[in-house]
Amino acid sequence: MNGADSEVGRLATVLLHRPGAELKRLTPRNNDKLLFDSIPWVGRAQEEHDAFAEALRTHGVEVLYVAELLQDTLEYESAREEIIPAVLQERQLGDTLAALTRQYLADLDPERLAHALIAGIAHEELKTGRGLVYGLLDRHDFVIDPLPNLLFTRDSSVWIGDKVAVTSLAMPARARESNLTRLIYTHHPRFAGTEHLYEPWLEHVEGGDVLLMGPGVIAVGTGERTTPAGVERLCRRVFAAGLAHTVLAVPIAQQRATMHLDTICTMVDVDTVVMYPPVAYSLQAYTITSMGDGELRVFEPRPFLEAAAQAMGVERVKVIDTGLDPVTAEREQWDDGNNTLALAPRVAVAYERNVETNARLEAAGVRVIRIAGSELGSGRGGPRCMSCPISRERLAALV
Ligand SMILES: NC(=[NH2+])NCCC[C@H](N)C(=O)O
Repeated sequence: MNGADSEVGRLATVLLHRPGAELKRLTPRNNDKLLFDSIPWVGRAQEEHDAFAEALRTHGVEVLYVAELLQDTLEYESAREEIIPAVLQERQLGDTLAALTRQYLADLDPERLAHALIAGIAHEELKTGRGLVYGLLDRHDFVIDPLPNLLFTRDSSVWIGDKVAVTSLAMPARARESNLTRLIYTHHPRFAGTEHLYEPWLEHVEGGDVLLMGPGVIAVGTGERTTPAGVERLCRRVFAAGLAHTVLAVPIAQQRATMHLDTICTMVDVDTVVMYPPVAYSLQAYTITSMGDGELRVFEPRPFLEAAAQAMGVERVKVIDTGLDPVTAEREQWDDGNNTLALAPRVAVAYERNVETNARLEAAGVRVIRIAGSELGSGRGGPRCMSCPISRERLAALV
């Protein structure tokens, strides 16, 4: 059954995106705007990604790929008719270029269309290009922007219970990603009947901020990406659907190093998190519950770990406080040491480079499956960011 009620129930199916041509579009002139810190060596990034996928398969996880699902989806005329107008930035392109681009896309077969929707269309690729806008478009500009951050499938959709929340991404460079995930979840037969809990046009919410702490309890980071208004809307939706009794809104610093809650905290067991030491005990949370009738009850902020323990009904949330010296901690946090992907309780995938953090995880009894990420990491995302769990064994069923 699709869906999840925790971060750690045995992972059955996951959605990944193998990086491809969209990464080859990155240049020193556009990488900041496209949210990459450097220019990755694409071939090596693909090898690293393949090894990541293989490690998941070895552990019994079914791996689905965005590009394949998208291509299947684009076999349906209704899906093509929906997505083509949605990706044209008409106000930027103007009527002439928009019409030419629409025709170009309409003529592509599903495989090529999927490719164009992900890798974008460069100026010189549009052989039919003409008119004022096309003429004045910089050679280095795109008619349709590439989506290099599609690699981080965590952010563009998140499964909560048996429903999928297609998110609303805050950065313009990523906004189109959730058009693609929404299209897949709406039209692909594999997801027929799936109810959507959230939509891309609502207030900003990104999946990297959403942590399913345990059945009925969801923590949502609010900072650079997810807005307080987004948390409020998500609360209403999950409460109305009976998917949670408590949401914890967790303010995080609005900066790149902590762009999502999962850059500083992920779960490695039903009651255990790995957390960045400088914030572990200072992070606060607003506990939010439902008053019925759509109204929310918002409690005064208190320490996140205390609020979480209370909501989860455990005495305390255990912290693998990596206990590192401040410089190592800061380096490993930046390199996504805190961004682990649990495959089951106490089994987690982590970047091999975070030597100290991994040693602390192991000392605490967590089995660490190490993957290389020298190139993958240049987009600032780790194993959790690069994966969207579609199905995890439910914890609620186990109690
Ligand atoms: N869940 C995450 N931490 N995702 C990381 C996303 C990184 C991506 N370059 C961005 O800036 O959006």
